[in-house]
Amino acid sequence: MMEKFLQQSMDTDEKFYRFEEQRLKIEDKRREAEHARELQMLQMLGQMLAGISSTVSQRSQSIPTSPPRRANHRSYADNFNYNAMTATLSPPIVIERSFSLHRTHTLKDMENIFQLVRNVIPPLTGKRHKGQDGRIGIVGGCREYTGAPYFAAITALKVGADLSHVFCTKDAATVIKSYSPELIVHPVLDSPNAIHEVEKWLPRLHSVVIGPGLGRDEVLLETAKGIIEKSKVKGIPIIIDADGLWLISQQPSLIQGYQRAILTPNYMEFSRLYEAMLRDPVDSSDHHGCVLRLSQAMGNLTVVQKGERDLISDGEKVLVCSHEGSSRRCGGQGDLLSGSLGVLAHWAFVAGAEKTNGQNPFLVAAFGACSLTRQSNHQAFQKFGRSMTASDMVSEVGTAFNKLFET
Ligand SMILES: NC(=O)C1=CN([C@@H]2O[C@H](COP(=O)(O)OP(=O)(O)OC[C@H]3O[C@@H](n4cnc5c(N)ncnc54)[C@H](O)[C@@H]3O)[C@@H](O)[C@H]2O)[C@@H](O)CC1
Ligand SMILES: Nc1ncnc2c1ncn2[C@@H]1O[C@H](COP(=O)(O)OP(=O)(O)OP(=O)(O)O)[C@@H](O)[C@H]1O
Repeated sequence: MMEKFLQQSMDTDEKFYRFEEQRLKIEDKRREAEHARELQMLQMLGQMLAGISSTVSQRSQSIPTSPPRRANHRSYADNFNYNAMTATLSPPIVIERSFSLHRTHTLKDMENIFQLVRNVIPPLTGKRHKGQDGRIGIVGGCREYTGAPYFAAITALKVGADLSHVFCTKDAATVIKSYSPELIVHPVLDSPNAIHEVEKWLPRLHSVVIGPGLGRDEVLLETAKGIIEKSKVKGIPIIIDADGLWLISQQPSLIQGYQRAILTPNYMEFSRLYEAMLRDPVDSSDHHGCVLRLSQAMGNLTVVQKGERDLISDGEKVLVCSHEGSSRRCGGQGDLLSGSLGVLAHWAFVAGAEKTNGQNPFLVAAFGACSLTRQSNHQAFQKFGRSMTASDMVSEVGTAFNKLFET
């Protein structure tokens, strides 16, 4: 009797999620069409203004021209082929953009790439309903680490996602909930059917961030592996950070060639991955070459090497973000980066190459997230100096975002 009841309730759930999935797809299509209409109107308005104002026309000349491309350059609008293994180890052409607020000669470049980030940010209008501007999933949080998934998830909300889900272990869930009533917390990662428990939410998510505070327990890593596989099948953008990168350095084929993935290694994580893939130590005299080679070896997915300067590569180009941060390196800063990237990657992916002037949308998203993290760090450091912590940075995300992208 009980079994029958449970089966019926599972069937009802299943039906509900199928229906929800269809509804969300229709909703997303409608939103894309609306977005395209808005863009068209903006372009028409821009053309009209350009016709009547010489100042505007001079400005429009500073919109970035498409950079030279390799012969095998892919169009990011229509050619994200995650099954394609595109790794080629031939010497690449490096197109570098280096941005620092302190060097006047780079101000134009910086403005150009910031403009591309602004282009992918959905405008705030009264017509949207909850969920349309981003439903982000964070997979991580265990007995030892509850702060990391919190920082990532709350940052996603502060950047502008509507809903932020955390999938963590039972131990971690109550703690994370107590930090913030805004987060939706699922205590499922250590349940016997954990992969299925997360999988049923995937149709509702626009992107997933795997790794903050996940830990290195074999069972949890195996669950993370299953979630990555299910997310790939659904074509969801995946950001892999922290212990998620530990997993990838053990099993690179898990994500290799999936070009909707972004890896965000810090210094140690980068060295581990590089050695696992290239069978060589990192060449400290050639950071650009290393990040390019790692991306290529991974099948041209986006790699963000965090550090004094963040190097962002898709195996064809390297963007450099040296936006001013601070000298304070408190734990949790990387979690702000991965959470904000979860949102920006989704926005950029939906906006497509049309809005990024032909650039890989994930490069643009990564540049946006790096700048935002560094700006939040800068602002928090101005206020708190050495006592600054990741929570202080979270409080700065809103004003940092406005300063960079909405002025
Ligand atoms: N409040 C929290 O809950 C936080 C949790 N975090 C989580 O903590 C977990 C572990 O991440 P970590 O980046 O700390 O990882 P590690 O434990 O690998 O590294 C910790 C630090 O130890 C040093 N280190 C690591 N390996 C070393 C080696 N072989 N030789 C010399 N030094 C070495 C490095 O300075 C590194 O930053 C992740 O799940 C991460 O998300 C962090 O995000 C920080 C904040
Ligand atoms: N030396 C530095 N100078 C300026 N900014 C830095 C420096 N090192 C890292 N950052 C910035 O700090 C952010 C987080 O990088 P970090 O290397 O601290 O990540 P992480 O170790 O993964 O963080 P977490 O503590 O969350 O695990 C990135 O946005 C990066 O730009």
